[in-house]
Amino acid sequence: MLNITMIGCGAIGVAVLELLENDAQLRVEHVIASAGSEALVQQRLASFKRPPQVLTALPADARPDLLVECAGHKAIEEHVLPALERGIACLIVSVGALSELGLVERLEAAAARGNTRIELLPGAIGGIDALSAAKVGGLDSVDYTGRKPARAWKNTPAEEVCNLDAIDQATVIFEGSAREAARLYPKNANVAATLSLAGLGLDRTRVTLIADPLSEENVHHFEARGAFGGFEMSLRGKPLQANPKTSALTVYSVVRALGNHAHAISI
Ligand SMILES: NC(=O)C1=CN([C@@H]2O[C@H](COP(=O)(O)OP(=O)(O)OC[C@H]3O[C@@H](n4cnc5c(N)ncnc54)[C@H](O)[C@@H]3O)[C@@H](O)[C@H]2O)C=CC1
Ligand SMILES: O=C([O-])CC(=O)C(=O)O
Repeated sequence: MLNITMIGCGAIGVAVLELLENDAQLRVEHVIASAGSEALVQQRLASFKRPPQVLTALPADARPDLLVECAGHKAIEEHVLPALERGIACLIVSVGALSELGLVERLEAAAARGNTRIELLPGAIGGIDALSAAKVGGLDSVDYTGRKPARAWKNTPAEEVCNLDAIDQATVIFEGSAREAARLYPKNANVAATLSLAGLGLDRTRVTLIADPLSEENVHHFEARGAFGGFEMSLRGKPLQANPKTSALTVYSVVRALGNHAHAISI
């Protein structure tokens, strides 16, 4: 049985816990919530048979087998870096946080000191294995387009580009590098960062973000070209009801990754 600590317990976290509730090999013992939100998180977990303990920091003597981050960019600095220093292996969904200059190097150094590892989860996208293999032979270009319903861009800089309540057709709200996309859209451009880190890097991966009032799906499309040939994929993700910015596949990606640590065969 693997003992897991989960950072953040919002739309992704609760859905992951639901899927793991009867799992014999994976057990989330602790959930780390933002200070002040413990009661709310406890309330979200009230219907669970054996709810995890809700804390605001990992106790000094806790030694989980794995820590999984499902919280947001700030949680990497706050919880993942110190856990790595303590030798705890970490799985991350807020991959866009790694767009901050120097953070990749700091994570690597912390993991080296703790003699442990960091796993960046594919989350809402697929094909990361193929893209990252293609990188070995050399990539020429990677172009990514993220298209989400207009409501998914609420409370983001997209509101300065167009009136999200009034647009009646697909509207480009961002064009630029993956680094800039991840900085401006921390809750909507983690996929852009993941594709970049697997492929051509944050500065050379071209990103287009679209608010589409006619779509009910989070559509992630990318095209890669290089020595290997060419490859394109389109993933039409269903958004989570609890958070329209987030695709359901992200939840399944977390459960798959945790399962791969517990099962004899990983796939
Ligand atoms: N890689 C991918 O494909 C995707 C990654 N994400 C990432 O996952 C994050 C979480 O997504 P959702 O669960 O949908 O968001 P959410 O907003 O529903 O839940 C996040 C929860 O984490 C808590 N939280 C925030 N900062 C925290 C901190 N420093 N320490 C402890 N708890 C903290 C919040 O209070 C909230 O309860 C997003 O912010 C995004 O960075 C989301 C979707 C796809
Ligand atoms: O869940 C999604 O569709 C993707 C997402 O929010 C992100 O890339 O940050």
